This record gives sequence, C-alpha cells and structure tokens, in this order.
Amino acid sequence: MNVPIKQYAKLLGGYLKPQQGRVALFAVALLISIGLQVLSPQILGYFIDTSLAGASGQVLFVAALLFIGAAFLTQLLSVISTYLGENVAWTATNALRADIVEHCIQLDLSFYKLRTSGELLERVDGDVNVLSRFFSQLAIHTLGNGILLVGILVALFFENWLAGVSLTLFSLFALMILLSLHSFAVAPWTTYLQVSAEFFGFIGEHLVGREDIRANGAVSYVMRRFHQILQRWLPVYQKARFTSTILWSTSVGLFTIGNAIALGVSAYLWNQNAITIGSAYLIFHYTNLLNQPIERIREELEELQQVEASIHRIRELLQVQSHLSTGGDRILSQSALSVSCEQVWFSYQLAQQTASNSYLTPQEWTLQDISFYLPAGQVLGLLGRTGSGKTTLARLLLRFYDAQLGCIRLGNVAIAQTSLTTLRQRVGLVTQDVQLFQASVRDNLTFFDSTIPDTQIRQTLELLGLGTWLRSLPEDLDTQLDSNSGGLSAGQAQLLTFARVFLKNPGLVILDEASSRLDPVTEHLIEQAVDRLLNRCTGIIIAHRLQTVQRADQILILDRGRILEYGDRQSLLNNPHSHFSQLLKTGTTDFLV
Ligand SMILES: Nc1ncnc2c1ncn2[C@@H]1O[C@H](COP(=O)(O)OP(=O)(O)OP(=O)(O)O)[C@@H](O)[C@H]1O
Repeated sequence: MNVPIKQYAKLLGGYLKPQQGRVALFAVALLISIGLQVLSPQILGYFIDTSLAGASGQVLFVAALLFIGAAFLTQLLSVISTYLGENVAWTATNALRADIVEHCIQLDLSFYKLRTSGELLERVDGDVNVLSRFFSQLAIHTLGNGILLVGILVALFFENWLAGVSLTLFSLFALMILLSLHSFAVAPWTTYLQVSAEFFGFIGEHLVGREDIRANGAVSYVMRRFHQILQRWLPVYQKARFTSTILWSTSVGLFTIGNAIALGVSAYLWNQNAITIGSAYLIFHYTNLLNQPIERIREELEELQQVEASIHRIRELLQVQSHLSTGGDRILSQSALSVSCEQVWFSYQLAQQTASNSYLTPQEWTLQDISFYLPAGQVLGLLGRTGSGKTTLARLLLRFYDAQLGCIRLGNVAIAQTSLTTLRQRVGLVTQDVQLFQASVRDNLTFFDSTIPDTQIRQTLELLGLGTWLRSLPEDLDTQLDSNSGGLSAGQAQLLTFARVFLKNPGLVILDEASSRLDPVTEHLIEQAVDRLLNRCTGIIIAHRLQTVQRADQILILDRGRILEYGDRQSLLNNPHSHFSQLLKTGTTDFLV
C-alpha cells in the first residue's frame, strides 16, 4: 500500500501546529483512556481468580468497585477526547477552507473558465469535510487504536508468551491483509468524487441560468442531462462501495480466525495447567478487545481512501498557479491616470496555456497590435462589432489577464509593476452585469471597507439620485440586500455600481455601457452619473449609445481584434470618409454590428 505519509504529515503539521495546547490535552486524555482499557480487564481476571480461590467478599467488593470506577473514567475520558478531537478538527478544516477560498479568489479568470462554481463548492466544502473526519479520526482511531493494539499485545505477553506470540502474529497478518486491500479502492473513490463535483457544478450552473432555461423551454433538455449524470453517478458509487465492502467482509473473516486462535491457545494452555481460568478469560477478552482497534483501523483506512482522494484534489487545486505575474511595488498617482497601450497582443488560448505562441494564426489573437495614448482626464470612446475585443481590452487594463506582448501603462507605470491591489483600487469598472451581495447596502457599496464614512455614502447616493430610494429603505444603510439583484430595478442596480466606483475615487474608470433600454428617467440619472464620474478621472467608455460617444475626446474602433480607426473625435468627425463620421451619419452604432 502506498500511503502518502508525507502529504498527511505536512497537512497535519501545518494545520495542527497553531493548536498545540489543545492537541496535547487531547493526546493525554486519549492515552489515559487507552491505558485504562488495557488495565481494567486485569481487575476482572483478578476478580475471577480470587473468587475461585475463595477470597473474602470485601476484597471482591473492592475489585468490583475498582472495575466500575475504571469503566466510568474510561467513558468520561473518551467523551473528553472526542470533544477535543472534533474541536481541533473543525478549527483545522476551517483554516484549510479559508486558505482554499483565498487561493481561488486570487487566481486569474482563465481558472474560472475551466471550472464551474458548483465544482469549486464541492472542493471547498465536500473535500474539506472529508478532511475534517481525517483530522479528528486519524488521531482518535488510527493513532489511538494503534497504541491500544500494542498495549493489548503487551498485556497478552504478560499473561503468557505463547498467547502473546500467536496473537501478535495474527494481528500483523490481519493488518497486512487490510492494508494491502486499502489502496485498490482509492481509484473508485476518486472517480466518485469527480462525478459528484460535476453534479454540483451542473446544478449550480443551471440554478443560476434558471430564468433563461425556462424562458427558452430548455427544461426537458436540462432534466435529460440531469438524469444522464445521475445514471453515471450510481455505478461509480456502487463500484466504490463494493471495494469498501470487500474490506469489511475481509475484516469480519479475520476476527473469526482471531477468536478461534484465542480459544485454541487458551484451551491448550489450560490443559497444560500453564494458566489459571482468570488468565484464560483475559486471553479471550483481550483477543476480543483486539478486534476493536483492528476494526477501527480498517474503518479509518476506508475513510483514508476518500481522504487520499480529497487531499490529492485539494493539493491539485492549491498547486494551480495564477498566470498573472505578482506585480511590483510601484505606486499609482492619486489623480487622473493617463493610459498608454503599446503594441499589445493578447490571446485567450495562450492565457489558458492551451496553445503555444508559434502555432497561433492571426485570427486566434483576440487583440492584435493595439496602441493608443489617452492623456489624463480625457475620455476614450471604444466602439466595435460584437466580439471585436472591447471587453477583452478592459480586462487587460484591470489585469484580469496579462497581455502576451506589448505593455500597458497607467500614469508612467507599467501595470505589471504595481501590485494587483493598487491597480484595482485605482481603476474602476462599471459593467452591465451588476453583482450584489447578501449584505447591507453599506457593505455592498463600500465592499466591506469600514473606513468610508456613512455621510460620504449618503452624499454619493444623493448625488446619483438614489436619495429617495435610500430613505424608503426600512433600515437605512443597514438594510440587507439579497444577492438576486436585491429587489432593485436594472437601472437602480446600475446606479449602485456607479456609487461603488464614486466611493472608490479611481484614477481611471472603464464603463461598459448598458445597451439594454432603460426608462427615460433612469437613463437621464445614469447620464448625469457618467458626467460626474468622468469629470473626476480618465475614462474609457465601451459605447453603445451615440450620446455617450459625444463625451469622448478620442475614438477607437476595433474590428476583429485590430484597430480599424483611432483618433481625436473632432478630427474624425471633420473627415467625411472616416468610419466614425459615417457612423454618426447613420445615427446608430448598428452598422458596426
Ligand atoms: N474568457 C474567454 N475565453 C476565450 N475566448 C473569449 C473569452 N471572452 C471572450 N472571448 C472571445 O474573444 C473575442 C472578443 O470578445 P470580447 O468579449 O472582448 O468582445 P466585445 O467586443 O466586448 O463584444 P461585445 O460587444 O459583444 O461585448 C470573442 O471572439 C470572444 O468569443
């Protein structure tokens, strides 16, 4: 069997070290309870032998009292050690959960593209839950029962060397068989966990898309795929359970052999007058007691099959490295930031490392040779057909991905030379996709930054025309919003994202303008919000409305990842042959689509 001891030790060491005190207390309680389990049968053996020898009732009474006392103490200690074990386990797994979540949040977007949210939930919750049993039971069952096993064998040697030798050999044989069977069940449990992760991924994805699924009549298709996953899940589970059942039946068979050996040895020794009847009882009792640690170790090994699979998957997840470089320590200016894009090339395939640079055809580059310079405080209108690369350019500015070639500078600092935190503090993004969290209005706006005062939040909401809405809330800024757009209209939700960006006070703001139609009042409020925001900082507007483009100082039109046209808005407007002036003539951005 190949137990990855190193992996276990590293995991245990890393997460149990901060709880040294509790772990030590736990070990002491466990050791005393094990000692009592081995010693208390001696009292019974003594009781049998002394009563057969005709001892006084008082001696027998004291022996019985001692036995009851030891049994009570054993139970008490086992409760204490279980409590401490669970406590240690939960603290350790919570720390592990936190590490996994933190790690995942810091990964780049290509990681999320390859995994569903349900799959990640299964990693963070399902796998770590399995490890919680590992943290508590490894100590209670494997370690504790290992010590108990040795204690019982030593006690057997004290009774009679022949009983000691034969039952030690039996225990080694039993453990060898069970350990050799253990590893063959690992693969089925790994497959089982994989399919269950897929299942939760599927459920998560389709719950999020429920409205589209219903609106497009795709319910029966979804249900068919649901049943297909269930059909795959069952045989995988059966196979995994079957391998575990083989382990179980083997251990039952082994215990029967152990009892037969104990009876045979005891009968032989008694016939030879080598032991008393009390010792014969003890040999049989200890052999039965042997079953307990061997059985527990077997159960633990069964758990370890799942644990091994979980550790493997968690390690795999923790080893995923962000494709983004860590960034330097340059500071970005606190005022409006100029944007300089210098011969930038980007491909999603390269970002996900599914292709090599030299194999890419020009069509496979999402952005090709993009260069422009936007002075601080100016506004760039970004236009282009759907799929031409506008959103991708925004993602590069925020370093959701890194460009493979070329350089982007904010102020005079290359964005890779400042930390991701600084960059994302100084660049604001307003998209059509508004994400609200199950949290208070305040936390939704400040992103849990408690240094932003309430007066500033209120002023910002008033400025954006959301004052009446705020006053209508039952608990003011403490009102809880739900994650499903918080009971807000699309326009209100979008205004809230403007409020978020206002509070952040960025040096560059990127607006992915809503193309959906809003009612005229909300549209007017949003227009005003855009004006106010752009007065404070540099702006890039992924424009869908001509009115917004009129705000721009510069225009950049993308076509299939290349720059089709770039220049000063007024100059392009004055040139009747420019794409931009033709666009304005038609009065719509539709010709680009
Ligand atoms: N995460 C991704 N992985 C792989 N390819 C992507 C990804 N996101 C976008 N693309 C592809 O990159 C190209 C540019 O997409 P992008 O979203 O930047 O276009 P866009 O101009 O913003 O379009 P729209 O106006 O429809 O939002 C498209 O061909 C798109 O299919």
